[in-house]
Amino acid sequence: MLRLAVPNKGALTEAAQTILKEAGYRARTDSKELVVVDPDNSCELFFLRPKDIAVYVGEGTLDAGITGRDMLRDSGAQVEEILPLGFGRSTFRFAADPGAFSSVADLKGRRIATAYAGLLESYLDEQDVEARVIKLDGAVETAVRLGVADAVADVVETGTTLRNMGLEVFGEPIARSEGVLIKRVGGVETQGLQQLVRRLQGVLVARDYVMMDYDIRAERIEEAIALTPGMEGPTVSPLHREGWVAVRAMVPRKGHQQVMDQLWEIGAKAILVTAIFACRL
Ligand SMILES: Nc1ncnc2c1ncn2[C@@H]1O[C@H](COP(=O)(O)OP(=O)(O)OP(=O)(O)O)[C@@H](O)[C@H]1O
Ligand SMILES: O=P(O)(O)OC[C@H]1O[C@H](OP(=O)(O)OP(=O)(O)O)[C@H](O)[C@@H]1O
Ligand SMILES: [Mg+2]
Repeated sequence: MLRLAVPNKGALTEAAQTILKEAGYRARTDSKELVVVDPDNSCELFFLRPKDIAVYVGEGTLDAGITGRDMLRDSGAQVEEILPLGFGRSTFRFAADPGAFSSVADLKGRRIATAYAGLLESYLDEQDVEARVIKLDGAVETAVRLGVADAVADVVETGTTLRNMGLEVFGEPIARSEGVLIKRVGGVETQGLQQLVRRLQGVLVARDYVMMDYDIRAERIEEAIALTPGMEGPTVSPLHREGWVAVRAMVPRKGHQQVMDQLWEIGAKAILVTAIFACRL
């Protein structure tokens, strides 16, 4: 039985549940449910706070989990990333009143508020900057206005929260994060976990690619294949109309309209694009 930790609150929750559902696992029907048993997939889903997930997985209590890369680094738990999941992207940055500081070196001896003390302290160590870390739980951006800190180190996605508090980022990003699948360092990859990874990879590919079909004159096939090389190579089948072939290939979703334009330029006809619902490569 695969025991998997899933965020029960916060920015990763919806996307984590969606990707698991698309990968064929049972979704929870009530946000108050903390454990869901999925007998069809020999899996138990534990809904936990995103910050605690690395701890449970690191202790070996659960086989794998979905959390943010920043949270796993903050935890210091013995966990490693197996698969980046492409959602919940954010950066972790310093911010303060405009013009107050320009780099991490300026923070020597200052107070920095954060909800990610582990991540911040290891960065300050790396940069050889001694500062006082003020540990807060959330809404960290308010700490400067209330005089509790001189700067903050916090998650930034759109920057709206910072702007609303009149703060500006400075210095290099401390970390770049996204949702990731994690397991314990040295933990065994059971069959259940390998299956989960393959299924999630399939969902990610299905999201990033489309299926493209078109007809083209046989003498232009090499040019067409250069535009749509597919995975192992496109499927090319004869058409009833002599001198023409039908081509089918997976194409990156991003830029597929440009590929259609280029195919049209070399004489392709009946160019069809369809979404991929699921795949296993
Ligand atoms: N606005 C956002 N957009 C994208 N990702 C975000 C955003 N805020 C947080 N994250 C990411 O989501 C993960 C979980 O953070 P989140 O803020 O949801 O957890 P939390 O602070 O423990 O929960 P809560 O905010 O509900 O108390 C982190 O990896 C973080 O980088
Ligand atoms: O750059 P933005 O798009 O504004 O997003 C970043 C904000 O989102 C998160 O807050 P959350 O809603 O999780 O509240 P919290 O600070 O209480 O954790 C994060 O801690 C930032 O405050
Ligand atoms: Mg938060």
